[in-house]
Amino acid sequence: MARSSPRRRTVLFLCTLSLSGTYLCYSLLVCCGGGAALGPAGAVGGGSRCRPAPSPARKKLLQQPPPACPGRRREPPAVAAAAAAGPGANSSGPARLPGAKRLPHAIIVGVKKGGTRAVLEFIRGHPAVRALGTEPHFFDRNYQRGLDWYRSLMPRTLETQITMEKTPSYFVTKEAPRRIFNMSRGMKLIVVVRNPVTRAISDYTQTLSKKPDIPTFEGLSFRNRSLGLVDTSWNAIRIGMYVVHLEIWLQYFPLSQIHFVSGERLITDPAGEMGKIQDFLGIKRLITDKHFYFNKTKGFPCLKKTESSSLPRCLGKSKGRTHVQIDPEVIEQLQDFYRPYNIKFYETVGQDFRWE
Ligand SMILES: Nc1ncnc2c1ncn2[C@@H]1O[C@H](COP(=O)(O)OS(=O)(=O)O)[C@@H](OP(=O)(O)O)[C@H]1O
Repeated sequence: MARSSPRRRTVLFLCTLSLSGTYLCYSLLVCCGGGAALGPAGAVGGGSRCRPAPSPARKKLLQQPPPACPGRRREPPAVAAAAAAGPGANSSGPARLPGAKRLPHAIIVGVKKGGTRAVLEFIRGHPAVRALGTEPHFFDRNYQRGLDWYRSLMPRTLETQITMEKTPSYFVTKEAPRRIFNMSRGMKLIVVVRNPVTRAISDYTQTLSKKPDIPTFEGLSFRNRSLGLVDTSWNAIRIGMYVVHLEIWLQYFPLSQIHFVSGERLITDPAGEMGKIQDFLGIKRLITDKHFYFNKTKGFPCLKKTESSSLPRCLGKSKGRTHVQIDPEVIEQLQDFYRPYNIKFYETVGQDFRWE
């Protein structure tokens, strides 16, 4: 065999080197190429995308199973594009502001007049939680605006913080469970429930305060009162048929991802209910009985201080108002109407709310 010259050997060596380099780059690209589509470690919301393993600190805070990539129904282009874009966090904007806007990790989805504002105001006092103060109504009225719009409304959060919002009408919006699932199947859902009769009266009291000319509560509640025929098409009645709405949510989310708060106990024992909510969110129990005092004038528990101020604060005038007087017989008829729904609801969620 002829011996190769030193010049040939050098050329051969350089060729081998360049081939190895190309292969190394290619391997790195194949291995990490998906990274661009992944959210930042710890971003739970932000579309039904596969997530990288959260950092240990984040894991401790959220204790949430990482969502797998679910099969999706078709979404409006804006929603689909934002979900495909991946990152739950949007750190565009002034570079110096800390944190990023992220899609929610937990949502208070209902129920109207259940005590949703109280839960939101109490939980946002926790350092690991940041919440949107207004109701975005994204999954019912504003869905066409897309996920980028929704995210842009959110407060900035650090990676270790939970983003929350509340919109009580989601609970009775048929499309909401599917839409939320499509955004994040790992979403934590909170539902504040209250005796459906008291809830209906509270709802009616609110409507009456805005439209004093509406018919009476009795008139709206029944199709035929003497026959005991309740008008289930009236929203104030329909919302309280909790189990009917819950069944749709359960087609998408397991019960372990839904936490039910007793609207009644939220008033008599706010720290107890908040303790359970913090456990559900996987955050330390920092909101305790030290945070509340009972305000005799208001007749409700209030906060000793808030997220933004060290002064005591009660909820506004529209929360905890005096209800319209209703004939006790009407109340009894409605209790009878709701009984089977309530029982089925207790059985489904495995909790007795004692509304009888
Ligand atoms: N701490 C405290 N302070 C004031 N109000 C409290 C509180 N905790 C629970 N609640 C009850 O919350 C009821 C209003 O419920 P929501 O906040 O869900 O109403 S809304 O759907 O957002 O309009 C409201 O209903 P009404 O009593 O009928 O006004 C209250 O009973």
